[in-house]
Amino acid sequence: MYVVMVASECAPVAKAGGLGDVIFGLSRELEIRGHEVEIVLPKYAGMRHEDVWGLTIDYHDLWVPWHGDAVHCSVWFGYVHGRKCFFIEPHSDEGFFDRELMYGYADDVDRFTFFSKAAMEYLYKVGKRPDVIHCHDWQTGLVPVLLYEQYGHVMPDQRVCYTIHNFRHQGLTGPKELWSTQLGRPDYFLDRVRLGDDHSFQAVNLMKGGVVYSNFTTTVSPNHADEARYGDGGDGLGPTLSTHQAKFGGVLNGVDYDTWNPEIDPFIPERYSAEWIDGKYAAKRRLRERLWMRDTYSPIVAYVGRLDTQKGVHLVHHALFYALEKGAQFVLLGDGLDKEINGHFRHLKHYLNDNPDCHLEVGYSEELSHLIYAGADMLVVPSMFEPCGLTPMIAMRYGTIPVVRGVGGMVDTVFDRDFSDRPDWQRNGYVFHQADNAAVESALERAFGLWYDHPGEFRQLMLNAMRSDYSWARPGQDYVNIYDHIRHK
Ligand SMILES: Nc1ncnc2c1ncn2[C@@H]1O[C@H](COP(=O)(O)OP(=O)(O)O[C@H]2O[C@H](CO)[C@@H](O)[C@H](O)[C@H]2O)[C@@H](O)[C@H]1O
Repeated sequence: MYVVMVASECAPVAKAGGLGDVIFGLSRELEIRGHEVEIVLPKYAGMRHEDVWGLTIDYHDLWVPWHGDAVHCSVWFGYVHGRKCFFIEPHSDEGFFDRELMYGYADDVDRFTFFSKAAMEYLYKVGKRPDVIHCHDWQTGLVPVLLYEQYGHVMPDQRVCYTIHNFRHQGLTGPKELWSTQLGRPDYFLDRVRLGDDHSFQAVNLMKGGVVYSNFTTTVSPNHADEARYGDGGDGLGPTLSTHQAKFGGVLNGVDYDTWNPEIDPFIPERYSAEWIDGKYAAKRRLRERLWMRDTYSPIVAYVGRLDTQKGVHLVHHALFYALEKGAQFVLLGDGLDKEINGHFRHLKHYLNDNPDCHLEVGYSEELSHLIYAGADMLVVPSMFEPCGLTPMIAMRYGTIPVVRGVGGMVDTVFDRDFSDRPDWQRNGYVFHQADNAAVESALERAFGLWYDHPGEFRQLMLNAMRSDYSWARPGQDYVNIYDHIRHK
């Protein structure tokens, strides 16, 4: 099968969070299974050029229709750790991708609407006719709309799988984007059976367009699929998902064990595995050295992730002080687009600067994240909602015990040591349910208790976590089944 991924991220060349991991990991898995995969991305000025091999211009003169005119683009090709990636570079006055960050600009909707249009125009012009186009999140929700409304006559056999990684951001905009992409016809598209938002009058909802027009829509865990359809996890899209229930489902993400694996990880001091775990203690020592923390007999609790209300940052804050109060150490690596939240953690960093038991790194570092996953004892993930939650899955591979709130995909992956109904060998972490300080404390207290008083049992829990299998093998097969299903309909 020939699959083209159209996405705003791909790890590690252009990664802001978990979406990037999924694009890379799923593409790799599909290739291992013998399918041909190409990835179409924006050419961000700030992308990590050192992760692209052989970057050259593949197509010089792509003219993308835009606002009754056309924008000149170049399309670059390069390998990202073996994956075939095409980068679209528009030469327009707006400098859509010629900026420091990937997201966070007032014209984000314009930028990614343009990208969706450019990706379709590129496929059309160069004659690429994939069996399946797989697009992701609001940024590329317009891709199936454009395919069926504009390119259908030249690409009649192409099918679209659309994956939602985060319902919180749906790409709400005015009818302007209908004109810029030359879809026009606001009365037709603003109808609620198409792109018309159910809650904001006269608003175009790009994510809704993705759901309505795709041949199949997934979100990134079975539990979150239920939350989105039956609860408020769909942020208003629940009724649309119910209308399209026959083509909606949850597929749990995988973790790319070629990237996240203590047996081969180049960023940790000694390799280790469930059979030979001593290297984990070397990583703990290295982490303390690197972050100027003292060497003491205590567990290290970590947080790695975007700093966003989604992640329960008020509970991260509380977990930090609770851990310190209990004699544990705390490490944080995170950044985000919200100036207030970033500012709060910068302020905390300053306040705790001389404390030898904690370190806060407000920024982004792929390399440091590996050392933290390996060197910490526990990873706290107190999210308000979490469609999948890759960080606990990654942590488990490194024998770091997840302490998570039981929401979204974390219900499908983390099983409480004390209260799960799973057999003992499948229990791999701690789960709490309420979104308050007492709930976080109770879970951390149980984890600390085991670490201090029953180290042998804590070690067993680590081994259970390391042996939990969250590779791409199963989800890879699930996506192949979905692709097959929509191709033959
Ligand atoms: N400051 C930093 N420095 C270095 N690395 C950092 C970092 N901040 C985050 N990361 C990395 O980014 C990834 C984040 O994974 P998450 O599952 O938390 O995804 P996220 O919430 O971004 O995306 C959404 O998409 C993913 C994928 O579908 C879902 O798992 C998730 O629930 C949903 O919210 C991990 O690889 C983590 O190590």
